[in-house]
Amino acid sequence: MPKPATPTSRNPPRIFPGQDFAKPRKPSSISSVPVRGPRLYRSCEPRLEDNTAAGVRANLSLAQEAGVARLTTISPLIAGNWKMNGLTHSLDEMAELARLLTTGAAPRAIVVVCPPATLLSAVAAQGASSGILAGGQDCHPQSSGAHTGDISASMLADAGAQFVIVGHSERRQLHGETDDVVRSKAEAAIGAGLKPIICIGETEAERDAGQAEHVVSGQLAASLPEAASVHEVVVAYEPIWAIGTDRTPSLEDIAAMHASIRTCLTERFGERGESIRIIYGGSVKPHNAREILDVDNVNGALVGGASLLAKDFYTIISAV
Ligand SMILES: O=C(CO)COP(=O)(O)O
Repeated sequence: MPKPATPTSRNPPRIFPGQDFAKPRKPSSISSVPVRGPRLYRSCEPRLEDNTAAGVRANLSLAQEAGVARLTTISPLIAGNWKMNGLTHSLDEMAELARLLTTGAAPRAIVVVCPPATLLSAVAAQGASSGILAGGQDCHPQSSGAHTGDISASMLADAGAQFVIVGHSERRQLHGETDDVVRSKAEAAIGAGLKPIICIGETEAERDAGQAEHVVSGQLAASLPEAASVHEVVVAYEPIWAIGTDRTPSLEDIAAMHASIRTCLTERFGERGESIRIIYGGSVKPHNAREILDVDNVNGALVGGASLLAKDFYTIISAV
């Protein structure tokens, strides 16, 4: 990565307004979903880590002196992408996840499960009592019509979805989806009242060639609809070579990429760009979730394989 790595959240100073955290947590929320421990921060500025009331006051006044007009909070989002996995009996895992989430410590993250379309209604219904939200894995740009085998955003919404993944690398690579197609899908999702999770990420060859940030910022610019300036969208950075491989970028590389994406978002959308979630995907597992979720500008995770087992997914959710 040509750009120097930004500090990870283990180092940087932060503002924590009076919360009693066991470990530093990522800042929290653009949505109304309640999470514990909202924190105030300005994404591109150093943060001050001081839980005491005096520390918070001092930090707030520092922030005001620095001319911070509005302090942004982002609630983390952990989404499970089941891909083409899941039969009726997989709902047992949903039930177990719901049990863990309702009997264990309250999750700090918004939790989304994106099952195959065949299970969407059931997942949405099961999730209703435990706060798990449902999402689709893809949608067609059109709302209806002669598109055999496709599914529209309004159908997903009708089945209970609140989110939909668009532009996953498996769709881009195996179904030839271009940035233009992905943007149309994101627009269709927003039109149907869904929140699109827009995926971007480089190949290993692009990273080796030092092109990762260039490729990703190009995908971001072309895949994100203008409507992102007023509607809620999520950006998922998923390096293709990290998907399903048990390999992840270094924390420094994740921090650098997420900082670069944040810069692109604020350059395009101004202040609004500071509150758009940027989540990381690619071999997020119980053993590495905490360190990844602690990286600056990582506002959650898009989890594939490890979301299929309730206990693994719950461990990842609990790492926020
Ligand atoms: O593609 C992914 C999520 O969309 C990541 O998959 P894995 O977590 O299995 O690497």
